Amino acid sequence: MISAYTGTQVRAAEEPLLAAGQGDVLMRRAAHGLAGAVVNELKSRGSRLNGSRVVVLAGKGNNGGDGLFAGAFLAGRGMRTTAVLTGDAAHPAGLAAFERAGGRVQRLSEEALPGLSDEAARADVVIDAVLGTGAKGGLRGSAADLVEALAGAHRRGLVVACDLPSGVDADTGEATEPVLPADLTVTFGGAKNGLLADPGADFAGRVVVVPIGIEEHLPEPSLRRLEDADLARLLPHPARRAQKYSRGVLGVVAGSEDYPGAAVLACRGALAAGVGMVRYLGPPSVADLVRRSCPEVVCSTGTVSENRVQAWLVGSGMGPHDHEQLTRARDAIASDLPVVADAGALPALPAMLAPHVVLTPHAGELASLFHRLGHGEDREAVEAGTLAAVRQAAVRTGATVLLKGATTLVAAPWGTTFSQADGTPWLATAGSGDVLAGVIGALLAQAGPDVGRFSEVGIKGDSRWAAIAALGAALHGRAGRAASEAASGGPIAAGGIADALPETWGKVSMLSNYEAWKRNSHSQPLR
Ligand SMILES: NC(=O)C1=CN([C@@H]2O[C@H](COP(=O)(O)OP(=O)(O)OC[C@H]3O[C@@H](n4cnc5c(N)ncnc54)[C@H](O)[C@@H]3O)[C@@H](O)[C@H]2O)[C@@H](O)CC1
Ligand SMILES: Nc1ncnc2c1ncn2[C@@H]1O[C@H](COP(=O)(O)OP(=O)(O)O)[C@@H](O)[C@H]1O
Ligand SMILES: [K+]
Repeated sequence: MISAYTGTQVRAAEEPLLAAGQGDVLMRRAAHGLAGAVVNELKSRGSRLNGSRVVVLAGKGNNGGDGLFAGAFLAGRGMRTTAVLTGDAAHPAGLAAFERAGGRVQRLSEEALPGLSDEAARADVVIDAVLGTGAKGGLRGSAADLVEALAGAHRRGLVVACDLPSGVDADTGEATEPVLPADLTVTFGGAKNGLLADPGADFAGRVVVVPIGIEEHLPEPSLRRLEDADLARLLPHPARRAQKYSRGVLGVVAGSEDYPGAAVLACRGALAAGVGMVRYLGPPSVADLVRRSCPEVVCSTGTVSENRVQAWLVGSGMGPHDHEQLTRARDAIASDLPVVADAGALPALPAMLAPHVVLTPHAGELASLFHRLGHGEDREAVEAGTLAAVRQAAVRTGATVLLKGATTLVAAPWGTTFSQADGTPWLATAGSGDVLAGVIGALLAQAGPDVGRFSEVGIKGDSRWAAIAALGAALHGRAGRAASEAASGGPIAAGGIADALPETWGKVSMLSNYEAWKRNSHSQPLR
């Protein structure tokens, strides 16, 4: 699990060490980690260190101090280092260490700007150490002009952000441009929220966390990301004496005369994600298509209450005039069973929901939801602050809310939030969201009363609904990536995501099978 924190949480964790006079030690650890990450990255790219050119953009605070100390370490490795001081001052000890190591110091001014931006554009490495967790707003003045010129420059070497890209808000992921997009962000003590939420994540590149000794003082994370080992623990496994009903039945209320394919794709997503059975409810013509495309699905008639299931999927491919389907969707939401409510069901929600209802809007659908709640946010506002938006939606609806995108965020009403970025931009294809709804529906149907596997990874109580949705997003993203890789990195169609899902699941669960094998390895094989 990757844990992320707000800037305030990290600064509070630093406090006891700062009070004990350990500030310099923390900064040296951070700078050492930053320099080491630069060296490793250059080596992995086959670039030589000796004689290569490094430009450190150093602000006047501690973030600039980290950059200057890192520059000193790199100068010690034979790299030609220049520090561009962007403010009217610089971290005194950092600057002294940098100069002692033989670094060259330039002050940024309007006159010097063209020459310095040219130099930075031609450097092998640029370290962005202008603003860190102490920033208020974005870059200003000539620092902003320099970064703007550099961001648009033709040739740039490796860009490494110190703690976070300057201009990205550590707490929210909001970005005040210009921001220099980094290839690598080296962040200290713990990841920052802003690196794991769009648009901040767009600028962060690969994120490396450097421990600096404050970790034991960190509180509960503000944001979490499930990794391989967590996914392996959270995936359900059928018991030896399982039968289809005990494994979970998902009821699917999706599709319409206009969008019959959505029903098929939702069912395919569910069938690929381990459910015992899928029951489909919808118009006869759509049911016919579902039967022909997925003979495994049982098509039923009647009302929601007449069909026994463990979870419902409602809304994919439904419009505002599909009255019969919308009635079923509302009944499912009122049923007390776990529900994933997608697309066409979102405009038909009751005012107050519960966390076992998982809403799956994209940014446009979330903006419409806010409008209906009397909150005038448009799509751009949601996209500019995805973390705040998803959390607010969860608070206002009482539901678990999954906001789709390049980074998918899932929030519970009390603030527990997951961020998954397992996919590929090829997932942005029609029907991809229907498959995701199917996958999450299948996982909800298999959830059962067992909360043990969730508490094993530190997820308590009703936060498991958010974890299940995050698990679904992770599987969907990875399956999409696997499907594209199988096509040598080429495009995928939505059905291909469902086709790739069982193998993705198998690879993830191999980890936990191995653990189980280790536990049972004392038993004798039968002869
Ligand atoms: N507290 C510590 O001892 C440690 C801090 N660390 C580093 O210190 C950073 C935080 O340092 P600071 O609190 O000094 O803050 P920053 O270095 O993020 O920047 C704050 C400085 O820039 C000015 N400033 C704020 N917003 C600005 C803007 N929009 N435009 C121009 N100037 C602006 C402030 O007046 C202040 O002088 C972290 O991100 C991390 O890199 C690490 O070295 C680890 C230890
Ligand atoms: N740029 C991207 N990178 C990775 N995943 C993406 C990107 N854009 C969209 N996705 C994912 O693709 C899916 C698209 O869902 P959605 O917008 O509902 O599509 P549709 O309505 O056409 O089915 C979501 O799971 C989303 O997270
Ligand atoms: K920075």
